[in-house]
Amino acid sequence: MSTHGFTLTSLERIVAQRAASGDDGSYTAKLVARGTLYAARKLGEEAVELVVAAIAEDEAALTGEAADLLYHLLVVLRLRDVPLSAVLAELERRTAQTGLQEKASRVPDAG
Ligand SMILES: N=c1c2ncn([C@@H]3O[C@H](COP(=O)(O)OP(=O)(O)OP(=O)(O)O)[C@@H](O)[C@H]3O)c2ncn1[C@@H]1O[C@H](COP(=O)(O)O)[C@@H](O)[C@H]1O
Repeated sequence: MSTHGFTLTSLERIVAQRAASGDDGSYTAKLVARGTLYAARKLGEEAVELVVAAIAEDEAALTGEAADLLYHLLVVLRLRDVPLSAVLAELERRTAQTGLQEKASRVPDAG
């Protein structure tokens, strides 16, 4: 496996550039032009496809669907002006406690 230092931050940069390009040949630009509702719906579809691949125990499909999901997540974050660094900072903050401790610290749902 070779990633040559490619990270989600690298992809975030590409997504930002393509989103701003208005290029007819860019899927990212097309997605962004259709707005958050459409892009978020695509993200949901990709999540469902990932769940199907996970249940099917098909590692190749799961890898592809995970890539689709992460790409679409970055597009939605871009549309809502949430930098990946904010998500990573939140994940880093959570490393201070276990998942169950974090769950217990959440404000309970009203009603
Ligand atoms: N990582 C991705 C990536 N992953 C998935 N996809 C696209 O996401 C789409 C999802 O497929 P679907 O079948 O669900 O959707 P679709 O039927 O093609 O689209 P709709 O007509 O339903 O909207 C496909 O068109 C994929 O090509 C991606 N498109 C772009 N990237 C990255 O973004 C970069 C810039 O891409 P452009 O913006 O197209 O230049 C690329 O070089 C890649 O690095």
